[in-house]
Amino acid sequence: MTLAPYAPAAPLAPSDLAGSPAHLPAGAVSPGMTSDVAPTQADSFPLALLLEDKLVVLVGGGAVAARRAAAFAGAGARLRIVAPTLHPSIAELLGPQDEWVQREFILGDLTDAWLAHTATGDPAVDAEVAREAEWRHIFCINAGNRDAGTAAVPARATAHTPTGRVQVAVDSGDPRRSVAVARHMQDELESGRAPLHPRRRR
Ligand SMILES: C[C@@]1(CC(=O)O)c2cc3[nH]c(cc4nc(cc5[nH]c(cc(n2)[C@H]1CCC(=O)O)[C@@](C)(CC(=O)O)[C@@H]5CCC(=O)O)C(CC(=O)O)=C4CCC(=O)O)c(CCC(=O)O)c3CC(=O)O
Ligand SMILES: NC(=O)C1=CN([C@@H]2O[C@H](COP(=O)(O)OP(=O)(O)OC[C@H]3O[C@@H](n4cnc5c(N)ncnc54)[C@H](O)[C@@H]3O)[C@@H](O)[C@H]2O)C=CC1
Repeated sequence: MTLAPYAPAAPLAPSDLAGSPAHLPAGAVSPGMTSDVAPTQADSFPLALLLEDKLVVLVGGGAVAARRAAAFAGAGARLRIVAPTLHPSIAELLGPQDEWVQREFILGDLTDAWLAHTATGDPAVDAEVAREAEWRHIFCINAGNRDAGTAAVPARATAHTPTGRVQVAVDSGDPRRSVAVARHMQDELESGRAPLHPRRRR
């Protein structure tokens, strides 16, 4: 775990977000971004991310970030946590590849990230994180406000089998409803009725 404050490789001033990311060739991205993150009223698209060794930056180190950090680490991601304070369970989770940047978020902290997650409890800070992510064309989960981000963490049901995990993800836009449906799917996976045996010949 790196405790020293992270010095962003490419610190950003707010005005920088008007242009294209400096680390990408000109023309590789659409110019600029809007000042507001567009609400995502349209249906979401479920996707299974293969996060092995990919850097996920989590802004905020509280209870919600702790749950997510464990899930991302479980999927093999590298973690950078940007937060003045850290939930004890996150501290336990961090390995040599991971970083804790012990201060408030500044623009540039998403450098090298494949995915951003913000859970600070401060809508203005969460919006800044979402804005940098949008500028970088990476997805941002906003735990405080789904519609001010570009991705959401589904509720999950998991079957552990001798030939690997089988996962069901539930997304509805209503976290408690998603949790209820995922619990139902978990019961179903554990009922013995689900066709969990492998089918693909390798
Ligand atoms: C948008 C999203 C953001 C994101 O992706 O980060 C989001 C947002 C919000 N959650 C809120 C509340 C709670 N969320 C949970 C639990 C879970 N929330 C999860 C996902 C998501 N939550 C994403 C949408 C997924 C979708 O829409 O389907 C789960 C499924 C997955 C996970 O966290 O890994 C996980 C299940 C873990 C499990 O399986 O057990 C609980 C229960 C608990 O914490 O125990 C409470 C009550 C807490 C309490 O009562 O205080 C509120 C406050 C408003 C409100 O109370 O309604 C917001 C803000 C808002 O709605 O905008
Ligand atoms: N997605 C979900 O399942 C749920 C989401 N929420 C939402 O998630 C958010 C966070 O909730 P908790 O973890 O319980 O909050 P918390 O208050 O426990 O943690 C907040 C964390 O953010 C850090 N922080 C505050 N300002 C910061 C800044 N400027 N830069 C970087 N870090 C900063 C704090 O040091 C702390 O580590 C809230 O918006 C809450 O409404 C709440 C319940 C469930």
